[in-house]
Amino acid sequence: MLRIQALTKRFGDAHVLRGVDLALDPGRVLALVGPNGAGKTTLIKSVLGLTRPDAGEIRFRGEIVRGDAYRARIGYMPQIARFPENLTAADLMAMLVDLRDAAATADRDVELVERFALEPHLRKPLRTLSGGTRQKVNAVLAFLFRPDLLVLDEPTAGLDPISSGILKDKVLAERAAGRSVLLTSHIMSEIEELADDVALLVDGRVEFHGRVDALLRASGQTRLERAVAQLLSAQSFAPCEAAA
Ligand SMILES: Nc1ncnc2c1ncn2[C@@H]1O[C@H](COP(=O)(O)OP(=O)(O)OP(=O)(O)O)[C@@H](O)[C@H]1O
Repeated sequence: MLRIQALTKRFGDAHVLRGVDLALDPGRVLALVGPNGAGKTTLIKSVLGLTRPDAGEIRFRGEIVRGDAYRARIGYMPQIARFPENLTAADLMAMLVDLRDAAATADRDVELVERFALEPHLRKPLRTLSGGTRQKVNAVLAFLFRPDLLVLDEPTAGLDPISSGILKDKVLAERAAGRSVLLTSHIMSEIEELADDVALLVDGRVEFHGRVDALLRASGQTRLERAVAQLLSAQSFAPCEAAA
């Protein structure tokens, strides 16, 4: 579904991505973890075409990404949703539908509107909604067109425990339906629940990429939080493993 090779990105003197290789297959969830500033959001934005890498290759469904068309097959939930404040969620959904061709939008997934009980909020200006409710709107938009790939940047941040559970159930349902999910999170228990594979990004380099259970085994730990902390504090990292 997604293949990233030798991806490099600098912002001025800062070398933010230093030759990143990653792969994500259909029906799998890959969690991108790493310290603040490691380059996770920059990597995600590169996949989405929102940041232009300096070198390297990103392939989506076998094709090198170029132009905008491929993004119609990707659902994105950004870390912080910036909405046109005077619009309502209903306006925003209608605009997104208008921007797409009719065939692609006929089969919409609005399950989360019901699960999150968002109906009463759909016609209020987005600026009047609470942070968590805006985050739920954000989630609805990401899943709306049944994308092949979901890119979720800290998706449960700001959600209450019940809503967070609803979103996690949705991610698992999409995985079961054969979709791929690339997510970032600093909550290791959440990654244990959701992810098949984990990629540890440190200072723009992938220091581990493999199955969550392989990382636990290699570290001798039972919890991912401990395993990642152990890797981060080690002088030398374990060699990268191919995802299964
Ligand atoms: N547009 C930009 N211009 C200059 N520097 C940037 C830009 N975007 C990101 N950076 C820098 O790139 C580095 C990586 O940032 P990025 O947001 O990708 O990290 P992250 O791993 O997502 O961090 P966090 O866990 O805190 O969200 C940081 O040092 C950041 O300051």
